[in-house]
Amino acid sequence: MTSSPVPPPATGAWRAGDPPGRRRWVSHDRQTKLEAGGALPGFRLAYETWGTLASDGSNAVLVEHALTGDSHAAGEAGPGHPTAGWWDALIGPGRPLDTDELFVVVPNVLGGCQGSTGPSSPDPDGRPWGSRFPRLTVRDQVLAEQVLADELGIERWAMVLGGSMGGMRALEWGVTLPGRVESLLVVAAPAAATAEQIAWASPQLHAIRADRGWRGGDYYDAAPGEGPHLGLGVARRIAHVTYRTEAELNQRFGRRHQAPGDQRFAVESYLDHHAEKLVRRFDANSYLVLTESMNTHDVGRDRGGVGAALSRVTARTLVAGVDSDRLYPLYQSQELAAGIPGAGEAAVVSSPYGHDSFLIEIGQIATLIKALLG
Ligand SMILES: CC(=O)SCCNC(=O)CCNC(=O)[C@H](O)C(C)(C)COP(=O)(O)OP(=O)(O)OC[C@H]1O[C@@H](n2cnc3c(N)ncnc32)[C@H](O)[C@@H]1OP(=O)(O)O
Ligand SMILES: N[C@@H](CCO)C(=O)O
Repeated sequence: MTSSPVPPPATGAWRAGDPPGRRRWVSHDRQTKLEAGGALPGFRLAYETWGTLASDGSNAVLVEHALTGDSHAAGEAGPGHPTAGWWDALIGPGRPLDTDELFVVVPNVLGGCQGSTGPSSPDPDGRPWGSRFPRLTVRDQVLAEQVLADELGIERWAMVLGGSMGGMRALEWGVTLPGRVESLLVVAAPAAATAEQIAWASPQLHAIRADRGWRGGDYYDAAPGEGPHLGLGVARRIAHVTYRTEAELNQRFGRRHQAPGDQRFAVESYLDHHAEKLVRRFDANSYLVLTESMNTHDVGRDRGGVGAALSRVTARTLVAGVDSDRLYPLYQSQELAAGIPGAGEAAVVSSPYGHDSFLIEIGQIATLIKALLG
């Protein structure tokens, strides 16, 4: 990571009267065994909140971010946040997640690089974890978020929701801790990663590890500009194509060159831009850890299969997929909906933009949230 645009979080737990969007963290100081066999000696989760927690804890909503998201889901651009929150139009007074009534909590995922414990965090000796950071699964990440819920005094979330990797965590909440989830919205996420999704991830993982700047994962003392930026940029370019659609790319960019004198195709320039932006704000090791946690995502593991796992969900559930999503195709959301008791048919987000529609088609996501809130 060349720089973190987000300032260090404030110490300690949320308190009534906190301003909205103040970044805080909760720490867990006990040895934490991980599903893949490793352990963390403890961890911390950064989070932001909007609204006020009801005295009985009944109005809390957990919003789960995607691969390169963070806890800043709402709020305008400002110091430490060059862009507005990634779901800003959905969270706030009078918005679908109405913070005059709801208490919205958004943690940074375990393994991430925006305040929560991840490979760039110090180990107990104060050195960055780097190559020694253990493998995480989506279940580990959800169990870490359970610590946050306990800390905040939230016994049962009124809603847990998310898209993409955030949808995987939302789903795992519904399966792992069904008694703690009243309603569930899973957008553009599968019950288990498929061979196709693992295949798309594979060259991304290789690109980072093949970068000499990656140095086996221990690059945090590298001189500025000498980290694994090339590899992370290539990974983002590959990923970004899967987040959009053939039709959109053709329509927007066609065969145009970027500019007179610039031999790049416009679409190459577009991917370069997204690569450069990610490299400035994201840690390559976190990208590896989180991508591998998505690869191992399978709600059915050690639970008798996907069907048996999904039958554990007791939340009022809505599943949605995007009709043009080539990464997590709609049929996977339909299968998911069919397996969850009472979920009915999957809702369809109709969009030319593909997987990223959970971030773009805000009007349609708003409709889903309102439908689930009743
Ligand atoms: C929950 C989470 O996932 S949080 C993380 C979400 N954020 C990200 O993933 C960051 C990356 N951004 C994105 O993936 C997308 O921008 C989205 C999904 C957030 C929004 O999608 P869109 O509004 O369709 O934006 P789009 O993909 O067209 O990108 C626009 C950017 O590309 C740039 N761009 C467009 N064409 C070109 C081109 N030919 N050459 C260079 N840059 C270009 C625009 O200038 C704009 O730059 P800016 O974002 O720095 O202002
Ligand atoms: N563009 C989103 C989509 C990933 O699912 C992200 O980077 O997090």
